[in-house]
Amino acid sequence: MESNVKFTAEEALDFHASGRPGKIEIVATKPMATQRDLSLAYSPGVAVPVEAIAADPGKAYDLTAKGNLVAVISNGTAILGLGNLGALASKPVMEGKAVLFKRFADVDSIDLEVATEDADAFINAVALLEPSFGGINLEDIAAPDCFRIEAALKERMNIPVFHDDQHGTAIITAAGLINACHLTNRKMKDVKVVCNGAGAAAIACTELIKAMGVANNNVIMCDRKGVIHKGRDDLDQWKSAHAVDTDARTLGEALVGADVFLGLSAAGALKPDMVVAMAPQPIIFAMANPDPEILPEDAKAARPDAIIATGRSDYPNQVNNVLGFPFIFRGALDVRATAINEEMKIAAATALAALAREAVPEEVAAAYGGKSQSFGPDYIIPAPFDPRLIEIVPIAVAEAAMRTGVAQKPIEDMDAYRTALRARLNPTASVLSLAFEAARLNPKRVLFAEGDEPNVLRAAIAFKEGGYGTPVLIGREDVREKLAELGVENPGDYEVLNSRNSPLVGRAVDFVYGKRQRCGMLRREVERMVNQDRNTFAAAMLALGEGDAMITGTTRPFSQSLAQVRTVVDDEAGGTPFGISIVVGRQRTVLIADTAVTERPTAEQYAAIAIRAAAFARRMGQEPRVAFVSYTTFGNPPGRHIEELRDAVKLLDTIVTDFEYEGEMGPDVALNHEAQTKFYPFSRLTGPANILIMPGLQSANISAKLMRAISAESVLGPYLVGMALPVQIAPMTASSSDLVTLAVLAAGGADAIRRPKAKKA
Ligand SMILES: NC(=O)C1=CN([C@@H]2O[C@H](COP(=O)(O)OP(=O)(O)OC[C@H]3O[C@@H](n4cnc5c(N)ncnc54)[C@H](OP(=O)(O)O)[C@@H]3O)[C@@H](O)[C@H]2O)C=CC1
Ligand SMILES: CC(=O)C(=O)O
Ligand SMILES: [Mg+2]
Repeated sequence: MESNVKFTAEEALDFHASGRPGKIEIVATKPMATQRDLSLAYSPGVAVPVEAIAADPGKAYDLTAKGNLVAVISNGTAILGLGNLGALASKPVMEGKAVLFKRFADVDSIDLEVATEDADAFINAVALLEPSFGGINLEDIAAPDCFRIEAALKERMNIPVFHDDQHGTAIITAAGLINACHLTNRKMKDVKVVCNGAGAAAIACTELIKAMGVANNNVIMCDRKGVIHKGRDDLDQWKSAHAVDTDARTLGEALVGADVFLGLSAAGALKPDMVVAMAPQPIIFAMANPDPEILPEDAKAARPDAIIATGRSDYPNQVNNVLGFPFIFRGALDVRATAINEEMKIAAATALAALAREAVPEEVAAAYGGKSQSFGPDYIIPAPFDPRLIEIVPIAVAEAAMRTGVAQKPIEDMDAYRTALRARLNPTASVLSLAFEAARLNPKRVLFAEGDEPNVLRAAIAFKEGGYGTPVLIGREDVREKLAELGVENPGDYEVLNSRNSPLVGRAVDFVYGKRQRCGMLRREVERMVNQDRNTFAAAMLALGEGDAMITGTTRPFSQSLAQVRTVVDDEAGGTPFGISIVVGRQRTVLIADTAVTERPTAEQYAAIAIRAAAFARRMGQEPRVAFVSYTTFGNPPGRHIEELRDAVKLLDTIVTDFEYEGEMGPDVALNHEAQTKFYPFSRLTGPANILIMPGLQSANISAKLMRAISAESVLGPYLVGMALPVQIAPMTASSSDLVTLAVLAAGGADAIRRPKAKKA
């Protein structure tokens, strides 16, 4: 067990400095294009909502962003486990929390760093901000001030105030503990817990687990001075509430025979010999950030039977408040809760624990490619990318708010609420995130055919450093020099295959000649191709099992790369390969096909593309709805080249398929369900299409490239479907991060496309 994500300090700085500095920006939700827009958005139109809110303050939720806006507020006195580094230095963490709110629960959030260590000044500053926000997330404020600050703000403010390090952490810890006890047949009331740390997170975790059944006398808390026992006279009211009668004075003494270690203190505080002295199957939550109290590999070496969790995303079992705060606020905001109370916290913890015990959904399991992601010692808590969290946790929180009378706007139709929650996030974003996780858990060897190109080398470095697999670089003698120029300290760690002198060349030639000798190729021609053409050599290496997947494309046109690869790698049985471009919007994904291969498909080819694109959509977390797209919608205006599309629809009618399809129609109708029902009530689509099968390569390719040129970061691919081995051909304009994504998808491609079952007509 070892962390599989590696990065240098320079990379972390570059990440934050590149492009627009920092991690957030503000985007307008209304057009600001015309004078009329300005008149409505600002003076004079804005006076109308001003007066409406003055007359009825509740209208602020309907007329401004308040209801979906949370402030992440800190004074920087306890930044992660790094200590008091001041308000300004806390800004990267607070921006980080703000983007996590958005990414995981579509909550808009802004960071506010308040430069004071005076609790009263801080309380005043925050309390006065009530009109601006729907909720306040306090972050990284040290104990004991954090307790007084939170209590005072809850008293003064009529919106939810939540100190994340206390309650967010406590909720996730409680969920993890419920499941770790379940796995080791322990009862909450019997477990002996030692909590190292007596600050914000530690006190709140201890209080919550006690409220959930852990006995008072079974918890020993330690601070920097050792065990918090009844004989100490240096304790404040928060620590003394947890003081116990015990002879133990040090963490090591307290841990003898203990069932559970909760670490909310500092890096390295837990030593292997202390772990050895714990009870059988010890539960170790080393949650200090960024470095835990003990590294999982060290804890595991000391006690192979331990269940281990950390606060980090690069080890199994991430017990981190990121699993809580986005979803908890989502539920609280949606019922316009006046507070986040104990019942809402317990509901969130119980929902999280129950979710981890459920079967992992297909797209999550597929993304984890073969590695077991079912409930067990290495999976006691869901991963933050789990697409079910956005439905399950907010509903649990909203229901608890309604039960306990703090919901000002109770939800009337829970089913509709569930659907609305699901629609807040684009499931493809989760699938792509999970594909990266899967690559880390199941790293593959990916052949980078253009290993001489700086852009490709940058991608290979990121692929390797990200822990996604082993890049195998096809290139000449100077590849390692080029790696060194790009800052790689040990270029010798990279595998390089040179088609001029690799010992594998002979096998490659035999293999390709064996395939092509009856297709008019002479052996010397094959030798020349293998030696000189990187795609032929790389594809032969793939076919011979020297790599699990291959990526190429940046040095020549797509069709040329594809032709070279196809001299070595077969098409998948029974089909022609095709390209899918993936347009990832905030809330939905649209797939466009065939953007890469066949200029004018036949009706049979269109139908086959639709069937396989539908299977691909499912893999991307989308329920497929195919539209055969044209400039004509159901015959109007009449024109040429629509017969094949119509025949494809008829052909699909004769095959039993498990997805919706319709056509021909214009993209304006295909993507707009209202237009479909209003003007074409006979259309069989039950929602906007998410797969557009274009009438030929020209329109497909032009559409995808046009969108890519306008908004590069939202268009992926083309992803090549239908080769017998996982090969991906990037567009020549691909950035190194596009290449990493395609390499990750290629690596996961072996088990990618599942054909839907065809049934008899
Ligand atoms: N995984 C997660 O989701 C979260 C993890 N954390 C982590 O928990 C830690 C504490 O954060 P927070 O509660 O906000 O900070 P606080 O400043 O409020 O509390 C820190 C506490 O840790 C104690 N402590 C520090 N070093 C040691 C040590 N070597 N041995 C024993 N106790 C020690 C301090 O003791 P004393 O009272 O004597 O000063 C204090 O009680 C941080 O590492 C943070 O990253 C926090 C929130 C969420
Ligand atoms: C995760 C977090 O909030 C912390 O470590 O402070
Ligand atoms: Mg924190």
